[in-house]
Amino acid sequence: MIEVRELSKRYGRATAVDNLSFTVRPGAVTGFLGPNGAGKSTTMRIVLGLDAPDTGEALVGGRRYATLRRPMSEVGALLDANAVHGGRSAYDHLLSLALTNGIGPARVREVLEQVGLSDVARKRAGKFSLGMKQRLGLAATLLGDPAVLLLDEPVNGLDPDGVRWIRELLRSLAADGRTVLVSSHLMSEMALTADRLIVIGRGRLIADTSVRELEARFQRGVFVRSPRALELTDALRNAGAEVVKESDEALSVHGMGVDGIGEIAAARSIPVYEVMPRSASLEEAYLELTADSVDYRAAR
Ligand SMILES: Nc1ncnc2c1ncn2[C@@H]1O[C@H](COP(=O)(O)OP(=O)(O)OP(=O)(O)O)[C@@H](O)[C@H]1O
Repeated sequence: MIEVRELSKRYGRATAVDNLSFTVRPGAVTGFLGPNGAGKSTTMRIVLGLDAPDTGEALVGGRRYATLRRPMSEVGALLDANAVHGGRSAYDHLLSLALTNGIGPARVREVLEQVGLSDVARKRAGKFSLGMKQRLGLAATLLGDPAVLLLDEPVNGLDPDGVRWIRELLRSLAADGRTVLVSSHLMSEMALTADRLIVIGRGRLIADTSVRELEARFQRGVFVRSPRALELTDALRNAGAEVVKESDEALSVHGMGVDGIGEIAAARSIPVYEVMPRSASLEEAYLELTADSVDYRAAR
């Protein structure tokens, strides 16, 4: 579990994180979203004890990072995939990390296998593509078999196969009961990977929600098609729904879900050909949520 409580951080006159509170629970992938400069990296650095907050605190498993006895076995973090010693082989890079944390070489081979780098383990990491460096960074993250994982933009630089692989890896790590926090500025990616979403803008919390709740919140009514649309309109209105006629057969219904519409139609034996909830895509929902928090926007 990760707990962020009333966290604030300024750099000079810029407020990076502004009284931010949220909890990331185990057993789910939680997407950490926000436009550029929203404060995601700063928050992650504070959770990892790499930066000190001005006020508030961040706890991992109920404790501050600095007080964890075996940090690598409790938290795995991938902040910058390029942070490897280019002259070392992938194996040596991981081995040096492992040995300084009381982890043996067998585990190094295991994580290399897990991220698909076994065949290039003896190659210099400096020669790796960004995608391979991301895999190596993930291997380092997994070395201590930690219960909490924090990953900053892990799909950057990965090809579609790599993106799918990382998505499945994160989901399986969460299914094992781990706490997984993944930052991204791509809602489309998070919609496929995450169960929960924490959205921030200008350092403040905008939404702390499940993907499903967000979809429901941005629902745009229900599309209904029936050959007896007029009759159905009366029945739905009598039951309190708002109904807009779209064509002779098609209606847009607001204030009532698909179940209610189905029951009313069935009770009157009105045939219905289509009943479809219309929601904004999560991408649209995200843009709407963060519209006031974007610093730089292209003219339209
Ligand atoms: N070390 C620093 N010194 C000065 N300002 C900083 C520093 N780190 C972050 N900032 C500022 O704090 C704000 C939040 O930055 P942060 O990198 O945390 O955002 P982010 O959500 O991770 O953005 P991105 O998606 O662009 O990586 C920005 O305005 C940034 O310029």
